[in-house]
Amino acid sequence: MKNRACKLFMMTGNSQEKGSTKTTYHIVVLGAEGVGKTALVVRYLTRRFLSEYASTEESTYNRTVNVDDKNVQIKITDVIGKSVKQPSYVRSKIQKIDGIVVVYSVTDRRSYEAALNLLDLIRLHARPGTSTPTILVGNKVDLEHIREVDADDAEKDASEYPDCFPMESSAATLPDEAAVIFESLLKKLINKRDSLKVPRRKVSVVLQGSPKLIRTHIKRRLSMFNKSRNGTL
Ligand SMILES: Nc1nc2c(ncn2[C@@H]2O[C@H](COP(=O)(O)OP(=O)(O)OP(=O)(O)O)[C@@H](O)[C@H]2O)c(=O)[nH]1
Repeated sequence: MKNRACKLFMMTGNSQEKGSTKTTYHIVVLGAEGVGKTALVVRYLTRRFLSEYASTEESTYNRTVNVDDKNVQIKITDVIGKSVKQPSYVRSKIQKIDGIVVVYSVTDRRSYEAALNLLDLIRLHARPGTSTPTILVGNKVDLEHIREVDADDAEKDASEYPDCFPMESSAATLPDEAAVIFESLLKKLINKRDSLKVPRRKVSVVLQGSPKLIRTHIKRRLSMFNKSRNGTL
């Protein structure tokens, strides 16, 4: 299990805070092995950077976070890099998900290609006419001297995918970047959910009672309607 102590700390966090909404935003973090997925999630949730993680299985963290002065429930699933090589596994992870973070290391071209493959899979499995907001994150920018992936290339490639936005970060040296990434995504998810809220139509008459009573009621209304129509002819 990825850093068991850290996981326990995060899972017992402040998920019961007062004033939180009931809506939960579920985010999944995907990417090749060793790109810094856990480091980014841990940085966001605890502001700490732990240089070593023992990773053998995925972890899910439930927390309440504050975005734009609103408390929102989030659930972050940190998937281990080995598993993302299996398309069926990835497909199962991206179903019923609100947002996705796809991470690669700017020092590792292969991890970038793996990230683009993941974006292909996400696009392929999206329901027709829908897309899941996704952030493509180039991590480890502190290792600029061994960079293999250009920020411009990532920006251009990300624009080929629906609802996909590129960002760069260093979980190691830029403590605020992880928060910027997750909060940008959460803002998109909140806006998306708000825009989908359709006001309920008012039902003007509610018929109650036995079927016989309802039939009588409808007949009476119909005869009243016919009378008023005939009266106007
Ligand atoms: N220099 C540097 N190292 C980083 C950064 N982020 C993570 N690391 C290191 O990269 C290694 C892998 O980090 P993880 O967070 O375990 O990577 P992961 O993507 O979760 O890996 P898997 O669980 O194997 O999929 C660790 O040694 C981290 O300390 C970063 O921004 N800069």
